[in-house]
Amino acid sequence: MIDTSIPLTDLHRHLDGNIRAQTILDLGRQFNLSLPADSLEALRPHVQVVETAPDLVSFLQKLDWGVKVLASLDACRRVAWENIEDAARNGLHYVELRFSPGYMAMTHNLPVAGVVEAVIEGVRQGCRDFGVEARLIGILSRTFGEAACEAELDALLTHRDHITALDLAGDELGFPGSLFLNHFNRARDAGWHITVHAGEAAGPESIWQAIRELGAERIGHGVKAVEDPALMDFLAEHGIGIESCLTSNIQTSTVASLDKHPLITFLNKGVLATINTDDPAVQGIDIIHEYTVAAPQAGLSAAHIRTAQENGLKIAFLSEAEKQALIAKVRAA
Ligand SMILES: O=c1[nH]cnc2c1ncn2[C@@H]1O[C@H](CO)[C@@H](O)[C@H]1O
Ligand SMILES: [Zn+2]
Repeated sequence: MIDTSIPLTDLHRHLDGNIRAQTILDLGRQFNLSLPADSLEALRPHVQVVETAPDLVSFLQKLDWGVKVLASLDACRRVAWENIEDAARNGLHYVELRFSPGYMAMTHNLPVAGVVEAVIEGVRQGCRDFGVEARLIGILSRTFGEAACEAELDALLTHRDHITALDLAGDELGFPGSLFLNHFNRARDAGWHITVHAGEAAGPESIWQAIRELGAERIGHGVKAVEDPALMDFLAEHGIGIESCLTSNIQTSTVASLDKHPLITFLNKGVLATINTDDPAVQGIDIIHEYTVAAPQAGLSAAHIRTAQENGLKIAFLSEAEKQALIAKVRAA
């Protein structure tokens, strides 16, 4: 169900939600940290979702062990590099990796701008080693409040030329987008693209807010848009992309089951919706699973899936010339 003759993209993947269990174990040993288990099998349930979480915030706790072992900038560089290796192994031609440097720096008090630099370096080296094309999206972790997000933004802006876009993630219900107007004004002034996690835990008003007040050109998840016909029309008319993450939405209890997922409705209404992973290591899935198992279970036909794959390149944060170059590269391979 994946067309290998056109670019395969993943536009919504948290680098810090995709830290391998084996790497958590390795780094725990390297830094002599106490982990909840010392074998891969015993550690897995602590770092991977084994059953549906009751809500988003409970799901997000599963990411914590991954960042707790980031005790040095080298460790950050390593997980960034491994993210590109994972992308290459999955046959991805292009990946947008998002990360929250404040969240990654938090446990061991790492310099936040240093984390940004380490991630940039790890990704750059990975792209050289594996021939994958990648861009970086900075995340403000709303869960830690406005001031922490400001420090996070400052660190990201230190390396503004290596960052493509800004995102807002974390606890959507507890920390609405309206708290972050200044942050996103600064991001747009820096010339960054904007994508926002919205309409995942909160309703369609959160998506309207992200578009109108934060300047979102794309929406992460956007599940609740289906509740608002005017919003659906607006998304289609203005080419606002939707980054769907099927398995993630089940695991966070955002959607009850795949056959109720709105992705098919987005595609039928002409919304530029895409198939992405979110936090693959935490979810125990990869992009191949999302295309070949989850998407058919969500009712998508082969034609829907192909449209979603094409939409990935359409809404990618790349210039027209970069998109054409990627198409040519895949065709020639
Ligand atoms: O599915 C999600 N919805 C909302 N926020 C998320 C999701 N997955 C990860 N994060 C958040 O992104 C940052 C790390 O990149 C963290 O703030 C984490 O809680
Ligand atoms: Zn996400």
